Amino acid sequence: MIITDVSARVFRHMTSRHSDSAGHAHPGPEHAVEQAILTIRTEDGDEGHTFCPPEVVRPHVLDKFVRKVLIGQDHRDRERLWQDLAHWQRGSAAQLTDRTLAAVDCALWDLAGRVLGQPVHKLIGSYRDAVPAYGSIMCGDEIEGGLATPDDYGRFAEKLVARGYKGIKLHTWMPPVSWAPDVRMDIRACAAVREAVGEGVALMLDAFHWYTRTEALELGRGLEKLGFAWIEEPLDEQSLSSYKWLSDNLDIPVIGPESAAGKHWHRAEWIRQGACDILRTGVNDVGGITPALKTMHLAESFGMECEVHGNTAMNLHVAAATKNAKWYERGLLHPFLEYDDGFDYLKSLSDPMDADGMVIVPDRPGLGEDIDFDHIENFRVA
Ligand SMILES: O=C(O)[C@H](O)[C@@H](O)[C@@H](O)C(=O)NO
Ligand SMILES: [Mg+2]
Repeated sequence: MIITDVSARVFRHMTSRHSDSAGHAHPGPEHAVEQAILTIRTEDGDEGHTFCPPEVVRPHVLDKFVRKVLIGQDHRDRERLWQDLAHWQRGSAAQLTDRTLAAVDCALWDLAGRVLGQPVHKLIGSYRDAVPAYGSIMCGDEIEGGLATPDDYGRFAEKLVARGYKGIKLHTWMPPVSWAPDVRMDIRACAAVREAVGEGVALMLDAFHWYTRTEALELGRGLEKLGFAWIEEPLDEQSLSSYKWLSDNLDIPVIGPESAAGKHWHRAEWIRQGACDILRTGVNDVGGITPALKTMHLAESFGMECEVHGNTAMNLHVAAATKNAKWYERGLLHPFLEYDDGFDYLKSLSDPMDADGMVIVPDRPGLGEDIDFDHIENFRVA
């Protein structure tokens, strides 16, 4: 039970996903990228793992913070270890981020599941073994036949419905696309998707994150006419009062915050200030499964849904263990990418989806990621 080692291995894997200058993903030529696997090991030889960007678990962070908190501790004490690590953030010169807390917390949950032979959502106390997915489409681009026009979005949405998705979220055009952002083009893309899929499919928009209040109001009113389920991140989430203003002036539910710092504490303030109608959490956004569950339960106490940001096993287990998440965000998707191909360092998908749009939580222990350790060793770089 006692933690004796914390290590990170960096390895290469192939992907056709590229990040633009704003950090949004788009398809491109297949290329090698580096990924880290964080491993927490106990005196009994048990191990828990999670994947994260290498910089999140770089030697300085593991030496200066993570090992100081974890080594010699009972791995089962996840709440105390999370609190202790979180308290190191204030004096860390911004070097200990919520992403590191998330990686450590997820590896501890994976460890507990592997020791007990149970999936994480069953350890938490599960609500369901399958979660409805919405297809989360990548940001728009200027690629011919990709996501360059409203009709491109409409055609792709038809394919997603044929695949089984019962919900679709658009991310529309943002810089560095030359003419973006453009509210009217956003509305045209949303109208093309509604036209393509009909009334029975839930639609959501995750917009350019830095519109003004009046632009966001125009966008939200356009979505109301199209029967969209929510509007997401049209304003800078650092301005809580702007979201309160928008929520007060729109009928369509406003969801958030996704990217704002402050974990569940700040999300409590969004509820208290009336800045959103649907709350949002995400394992990477709030610092782990442990605080993501706190956020889910916070929202439930106010009669609110809380939607989980992002794909991967860690977010799937949070959605499976809670009643007030309506969806699992499966993506990001693009006409030129085959999401179901997965990753070359996993032997199978962590979020397989059936023809009815239901993501089945793998029955494997821990986070349930089917890790190809041979790949990690064969392509290890550090
Ligand atoms: O801003 C991004 O990187 C993407 O929009 C990403 O976070 C996407 O997963 C999202 O916002 N989902 O809601
Ligand atoms: Mg979003």
